[in-house]
Amino acid sequence: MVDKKLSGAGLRGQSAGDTSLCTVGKSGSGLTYCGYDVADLADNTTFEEVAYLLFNGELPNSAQLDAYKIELMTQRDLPQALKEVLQRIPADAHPMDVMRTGCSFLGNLEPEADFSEQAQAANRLLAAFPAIMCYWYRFSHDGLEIDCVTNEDSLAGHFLHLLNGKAPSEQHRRVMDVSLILYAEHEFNASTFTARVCASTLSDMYSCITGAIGTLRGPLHGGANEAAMDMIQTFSSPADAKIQMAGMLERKEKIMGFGHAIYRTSDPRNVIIKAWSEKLAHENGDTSLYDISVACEEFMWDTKKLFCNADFFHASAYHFMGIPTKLFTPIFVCSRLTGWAAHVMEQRSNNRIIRPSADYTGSEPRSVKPISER
Ligand SMILES: CC(=O)SCCNC(=O)CCNC(=O)[C@H](O)C(C)(C)COP(=O)(O)OP(=O)(O)OC[C@H]1O[C@@H](n2cnc3c(N)ncnc32)[C@H](O)[C@@H]1OP(=O)(O)O
Ligand SMILES: O=C([O-])CC(=O)C(=O)O
Repeated sequence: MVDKKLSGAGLRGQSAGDTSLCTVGKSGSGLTYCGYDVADLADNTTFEEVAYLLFNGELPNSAQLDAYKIELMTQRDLPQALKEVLQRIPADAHPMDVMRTGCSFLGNLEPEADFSEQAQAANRLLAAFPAIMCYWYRFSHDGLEIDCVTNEDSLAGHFLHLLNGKAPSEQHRRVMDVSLILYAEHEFNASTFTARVCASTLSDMYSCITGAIGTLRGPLHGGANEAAMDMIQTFSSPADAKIQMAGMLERKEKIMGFGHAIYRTSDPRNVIIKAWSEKLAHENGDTSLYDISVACEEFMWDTKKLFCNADFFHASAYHFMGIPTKLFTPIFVCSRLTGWAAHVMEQRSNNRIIRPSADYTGSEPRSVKPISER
């Protein structure tokens, strides 16, 4: 058995290109979008403003924001052919597979004919993703063919309204909006890098986003929020959480929602979503799951100096809003689409095909023996 070679593995610490969209682990809280600190954006903007920022490089003024919101609102409905495809996907499918198929199928119906349509394609996906997720979910789980259009003027409100069939509370709208802001962009993470590699071949927007969804699905990346939820639900109390986590570490299991490839001591998104999780727990009148989550955080820091990443307190926050666990990562898709699409556009604006080299570790040159001698 060869020892695992970590140094340099996973391209860690190597620059793979330029971006003007985001910094991770640099100054301020450590995360900025187009120069704005993520905490500032979470406090003072809405997700639609952040989407506009990522696509245009500047925050919108009121007239620009109003026009952008109307543009998105008018593109929310799904074509009948896509609804029929979604109806055929079984209830036990993983919703990330539904998102991947929904994105890819929409690309068949409304292809990006050339790059002049890139913003249109990105906005169409942004507007349609909540309906792709909720139309399938409500049809496969409740037997309902929901109306994919609501009068909610934000994507956050629209998603919650589609999911529950009624207008959400202001508090839930705001928490979802903040969550979408926090998840929107994160430099050259694995799914964004996938999108950029695909873009670098001059492929279309739908292919880039479909590939990115597949990459986000894994539990080491976006899938960690639902994996974290599955884990904390098995803990009966803060003390039990500590005992069970000790066992997991002993068995060398990965604890989902902890650690990060770039951040070393904290993830700036955690403090923000953690505060909302606490507020929601109090609003619901039951803080037990929040208390367990805090115990996990303390234990991991005390024993391994590992900290919560963006995904950990998203689990309890989404749970407190009544969102089914398996929809957690698809919500991440609805948000990160903005970062992915912005990176596709940036890659296209100064493109060279992404094609790194490998260090060869295989056999010395040899000749093929006739099959009878092998
Ligand atoms: C939105 C996001 O995508 S944030 C990331 C979401 N992913 C998760 O929460 C999954 C759990 N976390 C992890 O698996 C990792 O921390 C990653 C994938 C995020 C980063 O991986 P790396 O860059 O290799 O981490 P790093 O170099 O800091 O860690 C090295 C060692 O620390 C330990 N470690 C890191 N994270 C964890 C964890 N969550 N649980 C247990 N041990 C861990 C491991 O021993 C790891 O070495 P090994 O995998 O070779 O055994
Ligand atoms: O940057 C990463 O590697 C993962 C991450 O936190 C994100 O994509 O939001």
